[in-house]
This record gives sequence, C-alpha cells and structure tokens, in this order.
Amino acid sequence: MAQTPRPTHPPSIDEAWAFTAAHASATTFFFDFDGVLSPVTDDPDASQPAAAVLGTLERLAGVVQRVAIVSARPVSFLRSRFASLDHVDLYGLYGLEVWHDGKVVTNLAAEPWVPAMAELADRARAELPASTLVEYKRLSVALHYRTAPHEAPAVERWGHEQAEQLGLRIQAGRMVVELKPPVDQDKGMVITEGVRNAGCAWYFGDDMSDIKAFDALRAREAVDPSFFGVAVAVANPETGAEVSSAADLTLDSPDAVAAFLNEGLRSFGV
Ligand SMILES: O=P(O)(O)OC[C@H]1O[C@H](O[C@H]2O[C@H](CO)[C@@H](O)[C@H](O)[C@H]2O)[C@H](O)[C@@H](O)[C@@H]1O
Repeated sequence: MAQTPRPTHPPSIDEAWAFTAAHASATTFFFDFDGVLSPVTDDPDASQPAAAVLGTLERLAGVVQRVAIVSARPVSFLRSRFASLDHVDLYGLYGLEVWHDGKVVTNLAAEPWVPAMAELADRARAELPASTLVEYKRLSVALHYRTAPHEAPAVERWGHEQAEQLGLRIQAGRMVVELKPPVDQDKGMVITEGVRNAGCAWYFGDDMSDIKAFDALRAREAVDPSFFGVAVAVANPETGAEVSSAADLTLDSPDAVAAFLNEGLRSFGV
C-alpha cells in the first residue's frame, strides 16, 4: 500500500484526518481542558466538559493509540470530570502531576512547595480585593479577576510582587494570573516527552500556555520528518490572535471541538 505523505502546513482538514487514520496506532490526541473541552465559566469550580465531549473522547480513545488531557488544573479536579473515561491519560498542573496506575504522581522538585502555596493562598484571600477569586491548587495559586476586570492591574501587581519575593514563576492566562513553583515544567515539556515515539499527534489549546505545546509538535517535526503534528486552537477573544496564529486551524468553541472530532472519526470508519 502506498504511504500517506506527511501533509505540509497548514494541512487541509481532509489531509490531516487521512494521515491520522493511516497512522492511528501511533497517534496521540492531547487536549487542554478550560476553553477547549469546557466552556469558560465565571466560577472555575463550576466548569464541566461540554455535552458531547465525554462520549467523543471515549470513541477517539478506541481508535488511536492514546488520548490525554494536559491541563493547569490539578489531577484531582480532572478526575472529578473524567473518571468515567478509563482510557484517557491525565496530566495536571502543567505536568507537575500525572495520573498513573491509579494514583497521582507529583514532580518531586515541586512537592516541597505545598506549604508555601497554601500560605500564599491564605494571604491572597486576606490582602486582595474580595472580588478576586483565589484558586488554591496545592502546587500553584491562581488569582482570577474575570468577575471584576477593573481589579486586574491590582491583582497582577500583587501577583508579580509575590513571585519576586518568594522566587515563584508567573503564568499568564485568561483573566487570571497564576503563581507556580520555580520548577521547570510546562505543557511543551509534556508534549515533547509524549511524542518521542509517536508518528502523529494533535494538540488542542486556547491559552498562552498552550503555545509551548504547539511548539513542541513543530520541534518534533523538525527532527523527525515522518512525524506529523497538528496544532488546533479554540477561539479565544481574551488573548487576541496569538494562540490561533500559532495553530494550523482554529475552531469556535468546545462544542465545535466535539463536532470536529466526531466528523473526523468517520475517517476511521466509526
Ligand atoms: O490549562 P487549562 O486547563 O486550560 O487551565 C487554565 C486555567 O483554567 C481555569 O481558568 C480559566 O477557566 C475558568 C473557568 O472557565 C475561568 O473562570 C477563568 O477565567 C479562566 O482563566 C483554571 O481555573 C485555572 O486554574 C487555570 O490556570
């Protein structure tokens, strides 16, 4: 049988699915969570996968080598949303946590930062305006100003001061500033490791932290001419065109992601 040639970028959707179906047993699909599988909500605790997402991921996991969610949420949160999916791998906190063999495995270099993060979250609640939503995630603290955008400058300033004083790292996001331990770990590193032996991979993301994952696909293509990486953005009016301009194609919403995958699954005869 003739080999399916690797499409050039940006590929047509038909070319991308044809290559993927021809290399299904060596293909991984990676998904960010917020804004990609779940519509944006004011309250991060209220976020749920869009209606068709669970069934779609289950079907996808049945035809490709691997499906994984790579999120800034803790694994415990992802488990609460995806526990029904036996065959979907979970990376939490940008890969500082991994769900493996029925338990959460935490990056050893990050673990000692748990008390400092708990203390930081307490102080954020005491010192920031009451309208700031403080999300404590064990190994990071997210300061949300979605419901009070006028507080953004004060929250950003406080976050940057704390990062400087405590030696933490900052991650910018959608109406949020996040403080993380000074440990080298990001979504790009998860993807670099995850595609080492893959023939094809897709990554779906909507936020600034996802650009590193797109870059990791490109970097793999540069060293392995047979590897095909597809970067898919989900439209995000809050961080401008930066994410979509780094992607091969842009979808409108989490519902559109599920519809796109369901259409693509037809290439596998399912
Ligand atoms: O990598 P992700 O899984 O996409 O996580 C990025 C941040 O997502 C969450 O915040 C975002 O979604 C919230 C719920 O829709 C929304 O209220 C908030 O404005 C968004 O920034 C999550 O709460 C953060 O911890 C993540 O860093």
